[in-house]
Order: sequence, then structure tokens, then C-alpha cells
Amino acid sequence: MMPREFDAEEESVVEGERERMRALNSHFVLIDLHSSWHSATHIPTSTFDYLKKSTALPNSLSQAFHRTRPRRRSEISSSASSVPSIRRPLDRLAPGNGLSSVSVLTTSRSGDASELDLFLELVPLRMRDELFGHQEIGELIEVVMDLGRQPLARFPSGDWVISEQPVKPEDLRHAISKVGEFSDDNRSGIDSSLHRISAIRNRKMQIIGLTCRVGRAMSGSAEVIRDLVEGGGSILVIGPPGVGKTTLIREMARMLADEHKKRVVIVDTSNEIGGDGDVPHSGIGRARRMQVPNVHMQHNVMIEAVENHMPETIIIDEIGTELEALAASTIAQRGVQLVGTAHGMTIENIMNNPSLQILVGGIESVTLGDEEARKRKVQKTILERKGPPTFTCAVEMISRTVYHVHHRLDMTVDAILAGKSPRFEVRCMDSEADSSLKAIDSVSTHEKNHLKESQLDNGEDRRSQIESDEEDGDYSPKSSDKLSRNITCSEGRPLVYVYTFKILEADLLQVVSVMGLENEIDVTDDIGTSDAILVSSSEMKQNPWIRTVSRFHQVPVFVMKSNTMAKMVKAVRMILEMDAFGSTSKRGPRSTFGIEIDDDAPKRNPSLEEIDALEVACVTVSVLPLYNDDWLIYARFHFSGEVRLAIEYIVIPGGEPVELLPRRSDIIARQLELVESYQLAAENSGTEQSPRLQILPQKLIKKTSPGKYPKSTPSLSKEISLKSLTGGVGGGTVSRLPLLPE
Ligand SMILES: Nc1ncnc2c1ncn2[C@@H]1O[C@H](COP(=O)(O)OP(=O)(O)OP(=O)(O)O)[C@@H](O)[C@H]1O
Repeated sequence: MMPREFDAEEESVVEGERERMRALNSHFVLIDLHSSWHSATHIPTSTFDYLKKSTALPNSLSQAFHRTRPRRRSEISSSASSVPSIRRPLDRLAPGNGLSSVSVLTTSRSGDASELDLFLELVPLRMRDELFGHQEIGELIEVVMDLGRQPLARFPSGDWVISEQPVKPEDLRHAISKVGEFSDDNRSGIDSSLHRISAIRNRKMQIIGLTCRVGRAMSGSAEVIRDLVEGGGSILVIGPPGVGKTTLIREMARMLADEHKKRVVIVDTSNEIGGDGDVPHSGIGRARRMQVPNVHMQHNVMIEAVENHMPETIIIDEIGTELEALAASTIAQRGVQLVGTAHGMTIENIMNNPSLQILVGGIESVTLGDEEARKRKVQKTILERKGPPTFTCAVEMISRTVYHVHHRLDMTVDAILAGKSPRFEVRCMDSEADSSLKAIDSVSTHEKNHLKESQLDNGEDRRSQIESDEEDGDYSPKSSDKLSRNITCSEGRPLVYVYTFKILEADLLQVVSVMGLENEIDVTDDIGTSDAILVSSSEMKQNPWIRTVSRFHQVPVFVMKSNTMAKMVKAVRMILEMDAFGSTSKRGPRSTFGIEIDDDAPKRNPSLEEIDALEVACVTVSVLPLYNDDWLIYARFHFSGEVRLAIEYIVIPGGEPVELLPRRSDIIARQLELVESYQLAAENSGTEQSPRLQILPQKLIKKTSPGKYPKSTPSLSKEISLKSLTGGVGGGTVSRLPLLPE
């Protein structure tokens, strides 16, 4: 029977069936491509199981049954040419089985299925029949045939014995006859396919075992790290054998070449990325492929690719030797984006591999001077990174669907060398998600080990989907998305966790401590569980991925133009929603993925004296030595630039009180305003005729009814109502007053 193309009406019916299939969540759809094909139906898995057991279904039908996703229109029509007629076996099944509708159906064969057919041809017939009976045939990973042993099939669910009959020499001969020549790395392939056949030889160099791997082009498999690919940085993919590294970088090559129109050259040592044969597989898109005549020449071909073919990106699978690592480093230095893979579970494995160390910048042992070692609180001999890593970022593939993303490989390496746990982001991909959807989630760094174990064991992902990626779309952070926390602040509210980028956590904590907000805000090194990200604007410019990550985790980003304490205080207030943001912006409603921490704008132009009092700097600092190595710093500000400087250089970082110069009461009021904007308390340390402020390293406690300022300790009777002093401005009190030295 001659196959034919769909006409417009048929196309629309096929589309309709796909819709129904989605709506019914049915597992299989059969569409007759030959004649009365419009009698398509959806059959449940149980019926299919019955069909499978009851009859020897033709291979292509069996494979088609296993496809759970609707096919693209082009796949359906182009594969029609290889449709076998299955009318007869189904006719035979129909009576009495409640399968009457099946008798008029046939199926199509997909691109995947025809490639799997090519693979299955190398499996001896007796094993092939058994294999077809396996319900995961569509997800077959490898067939292993060792002489004299039972043949095995590897599926995502585990190994499966294909037949009790051991592998015979003729079985191996059959398989070898279907593949091309084996190269010096004992690998071969099947023309026009991505399959990889690896041989084990005896001492006489005869082949006594085969590992036959099914290769697939998985469109959408790189979706979960699209931001890294688009970012243009070099990406190192690390993972154990068989986890899916080649499949991932093949898709990255296609993405870069087709979607980003980059000049991509693949150095394809075993023809695994672009498939066997001189015409590369369509899975690499428009990327060009350079074959490697012998595995020891991989590094030469890498350099040749840069020198001869003007690539913007080079893709290289399995960087395994020192020469290859050196070549990769040379390429990166020439400004070419590099996407490469290396075997290993984690970045530590690469660091511990002397041949590959250069990929992470190299490691050297450094001996510090006594003082330096004491200052750093480390041993005298430490390990340090020698230079910049070859790759900008790294992806540890934990499984096909769980990736650990290290956005800054240099920082990860430095953290590991310093004995700290590196920061990384966990991304999970819904393996069944449509390629147009990202389905990723993140979990805590601290859960790393647990996650590795549990997800490797049972393959379960926690999933969430991003539906909108609008640059400026506003949103409310969804606290429900966060991991549940046990810690709550004193008022029963959950502690707010802040993740900082290029902002010293110690500074933030110091500000928080002086503001007395330790019970309300804390820092975290896990972006996935954070409630806010605090970042310097320079860092934000250099690392646009921060925005992507924040959008993904739905965490607002607070951007500080400068790392001053004032900005930090403002940021803390905004994070805790003590100060408003977004709607008050001059530019109208803004995205919460980049909230700028603005300065407090002056309400009116200040006078010269006010400028002095509020902004100008000149300080005399008295340093009083105390016993046991402590110092007490007592500052008097002759020009009162006082307020900001005093707060930012002494009160907050040092936790010390500062006394300002006597000022007119209206200026004191402005000073007090500024002090309060830092959430700090102040008191009058002068007289009524000559008032002067003393800024206290204590949290301002606002009263609900202004005008009443309860006295604290009677002996510290200097505390006064600043409101009365300044004509209405102010309104704070302190819980404790400091004793200053005479
Ligand atoms: N996202 C995916 N969906 C379905 N199958 C996949 C996916 N990724 C990989 N596979 C399958 O898993 C098997 C191993 O994949 P791949 O060859 O890419 O792994 P690898 O990490 O490069 O292995 P090695 O290090 O041994 O070369 C192949 O059969 C491939 O078709």
C-alpha cells in the first residue's frame, strides 16, 4: 500500500486528535494513515497491555504505542512513508475483546521510532522479540552483549535480562556486521544515527563484548539551562557516564546554532554528538561538525577548529586528558565560548584530577606568613586557585532531570579550597514537560546530599512551572513556594532570609544588629529559600543571570548602587516592608526583580549649615585604651558631617555612641530625622539652650502615641522629649542609654 501525504482536512483531524489526547490524558493514540483513518481513537494503557501480550505486534506499532507525547505534524506526515499495514493483526484481535474500534486503525512511525529500528536491527532476532515485549522499549538506553553471558538491556528503571540464553559468537558477529568500523577507541556507530557501539576485545584483539547505546536527539533537554547558554559564558558539564551529558550538549549546540545563529563547531571525537557518517545528524541543527581521525588527536582538532573555522562556540565531549584540558584553556583564552563535558560527579572530582585541574584554574599550595595566617585564621600552608578557570560556570548533572548549577566556577572552586560549601542552584526538569515550558525548581544547598540520594533513588522531582518571563511584569512573592520554615521572629512572623551577592554578609548583619532586627531578618546562602536578594548594582550589571534566577525563584532583588551603611539600612527597611517600594517609584510600577535602593531625597534644599550638619565630614576621634586589648572609640565631630559619617563609620560598624556638636534646634530636628532613617535612637546630650544630639547604637522604638517619651533609667535623666526640643520632629525613645567616658 502506497503511503500518501496528508491533505488539509486530514491535517486538521490529526490536530484535533492531538487536542483530544491532551484533554483526555490518554496514553496512546492510533491514527489510520491509510484509508478510513479518521476513525482515530484513544486507548487506555490496560487495553494496550492486553494488545501487547496477545499478539506479535509489528515493531513500529509497538514503538508507536510507547510514545506518550503527541507528535509534531511534520513527524507524522514525514514518517508516513514507513507505515506498515497492521490492519490484519488488529482485525484478528478485535472480536470479543471490546476492541472493535481498533480494527480500523493503523499507526504512524515516528522519527525516533525509525532510529530505534536501526538500533534494534543490530540485536539478534531472538533478543529483539523479547525486547519488544518490554514496556519501556521506547526508553531503552543500552543493550549489553558479553560472550557466554545473558544479554542485558538497560532501561531508566534498571537492568533487564533480555534472554536466558547466553550470547553466542554469531550474535556478536550479527551485531558487528550492522555497524561501521571500530576506531582506535573501540567505538563505532550506525550510519545516520546517534547510536554508539563500543567493543570489548580479548588479548588477541577479537571482539568478545559489545555495549550498544541508543542515541537520541532530545529537543528541549537544554531548556533548563537556557539562560546559561544564552549568557555566552563557557559551560562545563560534569556527570557520571550515561547521565546524559552528550545528549545535553548536542541540544545546546543546536540551540546556539539554530536559535542564536552562532557559528558553532563541534569537535566530535567519537561521532557521538553528530552521529556516524559524513553528513551530521539533524539533532545538531546548523552546527558544523569536525570528525577526529584518532582519539589522541582531539586536542589538535580543537585548536584547528579555532584556527581554521572562525567559530564563536566550540562544543567538545569528554575532555579527559591534560592535553585536551590545555587545548580547552587555550580556546577559552582566545575568546571563544566553550561548551565541554568531563566525567565526574562533582567539581571536587575535577579539582582532584591532576590532568583536568587546569579546567578550574589550577591549584597551588601557598605558604603564608605568620601574621597573614593568623589574620585569615588558617594554617600556614593553604591551597589556592592559580588562575581563572577555563569555564565561567559549571553544571553538575546529578541525573537526567536534576542539575546543580554553579554560576561562578571561580567562586565555587575558591569556596571548596577554603573548606566552605560552595553555592549552587538546584534545577529540576520535568522530564515530561513540553519543551516550550521550563519546569524547574530549586532546593536548599543544605539538602544537597539528601537530594542526591533521594532523587537518584526514586527519580522524583519537585516541580514548579514558570509561566511568565516578562521583563517588567510585577508579582507578589509567593511565600508558599518557599520551603516551610520553623524559625519565626519574636512577633510570630517568619524570619526573612536575605541572599547577598557581592555584599558583605557581616556588614548586613551588623546593620541588622544595630537596628535590633536580629529576630526579623537573617542571611542565607541558599537562594532557593531566600525571601529577598540584595546585590550591588555593579554585580547586577555584570551578571544578568541574577535577574533570571530571581525571577525563577520569585524572589525580589534589591539593588544597592553603593555599599554604604545608609543604603544597607534603607535596604533592610525595604525588605521588611518598613519602607514602601514599587508604587512610589518615579518610573511608575516596576518589577520586583530590580528594586533600586534610593537615597532619601531631601524634602527641600538644605541651608549651608544644614549641609554641614548633615553631610560634611571632619571628625576628631578619641581612642581610649581599655584593659584586655579593647578600645573605646569616642568621636567628636567638629564640623557636623556628623550624622552620616558618625552613623556609617562608628555607630553601626563599631556599635559605639557618638556625640554631635551643639546645633540650632531646627537643625537638630533634621539630624534627628536622618538618625531615625537609620532606625537608630538618639538623645539630647546638651542643655536646653545648647542642644546636641548623641546618636545611640540602639534601635529606635517608635511610640504609637507621639509626644509621650517614657524615661528610661532615672539616673540617666538626660533623655528628653526631642519632640518638645525640636518643635515636633522626632518621637523616639531608647530602651537603654549608654554611659560615655568623661
Ligand atoms: N533527556 C533525556 N531523555 C531521554 N533519554 C535521554 C536523555 N538524556 C540522555 N538520554 C539517554 O541516556 C543515554 C545516555 O545518554 P548520553 O550518551 O548523552 O550520556 P553521557 O553522559 O554522555 O554518557 P557517557 O559519559 O558515557 O558518554 C542515551 O541512551 C540517551 O539517549
